[in-house]
Amino acid sequence: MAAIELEGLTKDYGEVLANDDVTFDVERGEIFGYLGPNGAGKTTTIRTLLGLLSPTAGTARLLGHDVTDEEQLLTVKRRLGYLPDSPAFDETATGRAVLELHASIKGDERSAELLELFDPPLDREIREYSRGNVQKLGLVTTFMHDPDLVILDEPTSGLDPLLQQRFNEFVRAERERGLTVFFSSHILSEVRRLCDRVGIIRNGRLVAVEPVESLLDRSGKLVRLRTAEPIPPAALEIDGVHDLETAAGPNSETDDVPRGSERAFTFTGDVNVLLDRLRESRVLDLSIEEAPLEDVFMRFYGDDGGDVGSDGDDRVAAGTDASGESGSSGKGGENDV
Ligand SMILES: Nc1ncnc2c1ncn2[C@@H]1O[C@H](COP(=O)(O)OP(=O)(O)OP(=O)(O)O)[C@@H](O)[C@H]1O
Repeated sequence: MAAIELEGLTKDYGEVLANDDVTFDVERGEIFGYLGPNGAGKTTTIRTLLGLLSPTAGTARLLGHDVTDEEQLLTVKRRLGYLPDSPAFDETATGRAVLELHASIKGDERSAELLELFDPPLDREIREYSRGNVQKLGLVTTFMHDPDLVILDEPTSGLDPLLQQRFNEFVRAERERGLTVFFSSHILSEVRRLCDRVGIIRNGRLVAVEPVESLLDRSGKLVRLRTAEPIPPAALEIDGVHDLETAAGPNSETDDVPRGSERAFTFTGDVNVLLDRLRESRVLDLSIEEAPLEDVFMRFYGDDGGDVGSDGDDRVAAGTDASGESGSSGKGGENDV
């Protein structure tokens, strides 16, 4: 049995179909990233999984329990950790009081260890907390009862780079212990570092579910090439060369006759074929890197819509929301204990 099972999940707000027939499973022990731009429907899926929203149609199961059944939901919540996108703790309570409340409801197996890692100021009242401190406290409350499954909505928003890294290391170590992690994110570098698989949601519809590696493989490599002499155009007329760009190289001596040249392109073909073709040129520099995940993302959301058959009206600046702040989408902060 998978840790999370979604079957035909649909949430219709009237004006907006926030989730439209969303179906996928998250296997036990995997880290699954749920990606999409603001308003794509990520939080709607998450809130449905938590039993905070009832679906218009479809089913959602956590660790085999139907989340629309109150009793089953209560049972599974003991094994679940949840970090909302805006944790809303009691403003007048201190961090310590918040932890005590969580401990009394869900238990406390490991707050001491988590406090060493994330270190929120426990003696301060929540109203004095910065966004980052709220997030740190949220991480402690999410993991302190040692859950089997965690659902995290934009977990690193507000954390500084050092803490983001600490969080990534922590989650990887938890996976080794068998934890299942489902998290939504805009931060593509984080997704790339952490996830086994990703689901991509666009306009409420799931457009891809696949391993991060295959997503990157499909998107090809970014090749940069510098040669002593301009490469004859025919040399790069091979399968898999896309978006070929030319620039005069640093060897250019005159405006009209560049002696060398630089070329950059995306390559989805066989690298050996490419290297064969380059044998006739004097190559000064060659780099072959993975395409940025941002480019991959743009294939789903960009002008051409890539393999999702875009209707082209909802472009996003993928990956630009490095602040991790999610936009407003009509949902208040909630904190589930
Ligand atoms: N309570 C609500 N009533 C009506 N529409 C809503 C409600 N909550 C969300 N929506 C709409 O549903 C769509 C999906 O919103 P959702 O919050 O699930 O997206 P998201 O991917 O989580 O976005 P973000 O990254 O900004 O948090 C959006 O168009 C949003 O405006």
